[in-house]
Amino acid sequence: MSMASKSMLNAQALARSRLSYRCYNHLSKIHVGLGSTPYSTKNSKVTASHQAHSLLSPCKLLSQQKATARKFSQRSLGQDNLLDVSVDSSSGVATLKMQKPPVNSFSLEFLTSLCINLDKLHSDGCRGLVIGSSLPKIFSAGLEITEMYQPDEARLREFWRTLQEFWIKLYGSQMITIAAITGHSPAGGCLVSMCCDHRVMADGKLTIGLNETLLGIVAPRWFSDTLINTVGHREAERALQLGKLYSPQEAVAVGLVDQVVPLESVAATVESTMAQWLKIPSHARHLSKLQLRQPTLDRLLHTRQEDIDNFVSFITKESIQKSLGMYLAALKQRSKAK
Ligand SMILES: CCCCCCCCCCC/C=C/C(=O)SCCNC(=O)CCNC(=O)[C@H](O)C(C)(C)COP(=O)(O)OP(=O)(O)OC[C@H]1O[C@@H](n2cnc3c(N)ncnc32)[C@H](O)[C@@H]1OP(=O)(O)O
Repeated sequence: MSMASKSMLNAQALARSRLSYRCYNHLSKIHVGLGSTPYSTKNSKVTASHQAHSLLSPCKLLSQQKATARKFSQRSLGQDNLLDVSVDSSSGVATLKMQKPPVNSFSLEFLTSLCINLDKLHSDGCRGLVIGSSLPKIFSAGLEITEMYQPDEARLREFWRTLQEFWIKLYGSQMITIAAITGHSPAGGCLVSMCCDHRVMADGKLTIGLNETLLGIVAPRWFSDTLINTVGHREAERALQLGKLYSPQEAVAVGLVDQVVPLESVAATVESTMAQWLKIPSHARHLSKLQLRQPTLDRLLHTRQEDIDNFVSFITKESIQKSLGMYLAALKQRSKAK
């Protein structure tokens, strides 16, 4: 494919992604306006159509949104392509399962969808959120490497801005957040797990950690801050430099995860942990969380544009592109050899 057509495709994807975000904003207003009751059915599916498939005129868009909002207020929307979100009406606990085969890698569209859902669940007054995966043996392989390899700069900037957005929303979330780590969780996957208040990991041949150095790249400051806040400074120093991928037993030993249980017990363990956390007065719990996390959040909030500029300038260096290209090729080779 020529560079020009790649650029065109990227621009179209970016426009779609922006549009889907705008659609959601309208949609949530309409939803509230209709006076629908959150949690109207037990375990109702709560999914938004995150991928706008075509660029519609404003009128058509609005009528489509209204129709969608009507459906939403009654019961639910259909299955989202990338996420499976359900809410338990009695407890107000949402379960968000990532389902982006083959490895739940975070592309721009996927991150946008995650942001939209976090906002939605928060505005619906959900008290708890379980983040898990529908894919066997995979929590998330982290960032979609092809977003960073031979990128279109405008899309690359949007990609990083959306990742920042997702991290800010999740790390400071008012909801009780629990990660159900039933599969591998390298790099960005580990970051998402660390943003949660509690991590339950399945035992077995799985790994978790910030392995960026193995790709020849550097985890940015807010990734390493999140790790330091989770495992402490000394362990983070070692882990970041070595790009350490921990086994579940190693991870629990250093506090990277809180519990390791057999795969079949993950759901029950998450449920009983959530029940414990739900007993704590919500306001006091959230303020306590923010007391500890706000300085870390502020550090990025005060430097977002600079962080995007640093990321773009770093990733587009020839030497970094070469490392990413080699890493991608090795991944593909390994996958083909299976
Ligand atoms: C000076 C300071 C400035 C700082 C500026 C910032 C610098 C940049 C910071 C960037 C931070 C980056 C964060 C990241 O998250 S990078 C991504 C890191 N992820 C990984 O290394 C994981 C790679 N994947 C794996 O190890 C395995 O896939 C995994 C263990 C997760 C699963 O193994 P499994 O055997 O089940 O699956 P396969 O390996 O066969 O993979 C299946 C297909 O998926 C493709 N794949 C895998 N991971 C990714 C990915 N992250 N992105 C894109 N594609 C991925 C893989 O190639 C296979 O594809 P094919 O079937 O087509 O071959």
